[in-house]
Amino acid sequence: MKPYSPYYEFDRKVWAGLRDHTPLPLTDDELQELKGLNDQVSIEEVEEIYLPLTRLLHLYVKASQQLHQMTSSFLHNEAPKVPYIIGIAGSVAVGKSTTARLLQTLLARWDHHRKVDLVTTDGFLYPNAILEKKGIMNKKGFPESYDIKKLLRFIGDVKSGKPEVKAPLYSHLTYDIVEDEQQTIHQPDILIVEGINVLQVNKDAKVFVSDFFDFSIYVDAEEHDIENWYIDRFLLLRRTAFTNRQSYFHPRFGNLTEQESIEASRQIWKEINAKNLHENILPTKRRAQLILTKGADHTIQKIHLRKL
Ligand SMILES: Nc1ncnc2c1ncn2[C@@H]1O[C@H](COP(=O)(O)OP(=O)(O)O)[C@@H](O)[C@H]1O
Ligand SMILES: CC(C)(COP(=O)(O)O)[C@@H](O)C(=O)NCCC(=O)O
Repeated sequence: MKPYSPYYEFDRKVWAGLRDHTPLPLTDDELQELKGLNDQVSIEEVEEIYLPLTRLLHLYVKASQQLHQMTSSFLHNEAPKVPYIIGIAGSVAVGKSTTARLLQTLLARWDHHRKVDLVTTDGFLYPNAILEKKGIMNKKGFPESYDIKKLLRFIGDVKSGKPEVKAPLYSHLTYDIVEDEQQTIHQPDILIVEGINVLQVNKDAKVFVSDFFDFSIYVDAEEHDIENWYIDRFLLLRRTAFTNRQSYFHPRFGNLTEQESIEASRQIWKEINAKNLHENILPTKRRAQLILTKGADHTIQKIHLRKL
């Protein structure tokens, strides 16, 4: 007999079968928009994995909105607008941003929740000047590199229905916080919060980011695949963003050969991101309500959905 698991497990084929219940077909324009998010994501992936997933999330959001209405009618209050918050966690370079943007676009197609905003926790990293002062520039992405109080304040304000809440922004080009720009959130129906740290807990804190989540997803893959994706992304940036003089990496890696770049990125992966994965990210996996496990070609091969 199989040991008890708190998750329902689906392979790709069984999960894809659930798309029969997805009523909304994709229009050509929508397909083009989705392609624009990441031209390597295939239409099969959208139809077989993401459409059933957005259908499930739609049901959860609707149920949560109904629950809020019932509470309001019990209290004889007008129902306040409370955003449904979805957290997306996983390693650096596992594909969180791609998954988050796909979900944002697809979830916004339903009438019950047209307004879907996306925030990444990169914006809550301390600026490089502070990381340098603290001597933790080589710990970017580790729990101590984030202004967690600021992140908790932000997410608490959004959840309590504040009409306008601002989030700081991070630039992968300058490798630093953008000082003079912010993202403004105006009472969305759904807020997606994506970042390596969103399911982390701290024994000294009373409140965690995930306390504000209505649903959480962990994007998972074999470590050597993630390392390869990190190196591929680094090589792509070397051909594109690193050629820009504003890029943090331009003076450091702009003149490296392809082989030297592979070695440099492998080193960063090993010394920073893989270490962070083992110490701080992987331990949060089983806190997620849904785990998406990708194969070497980025396609999702296994889906685990929490029973409770
Ligand atoms: N579903 C996908 N299909 C193909 N490539 C993908 C997919 N998801 C991510 N990638 C690629 O993998 C790399 C890491 O993805 P990204 O979304 O930037 O990860 P993260 O936000 O977790 O750091 C990028 O080069 C991205 O283009
Ligand atoms: C800013 C990040 C922690 C965020 O991770 P991501 O959103 O790319 O998954 C990461 O991209 C990073 O900068 N890590 C530090 C080591 C490095 O330069 O890769």
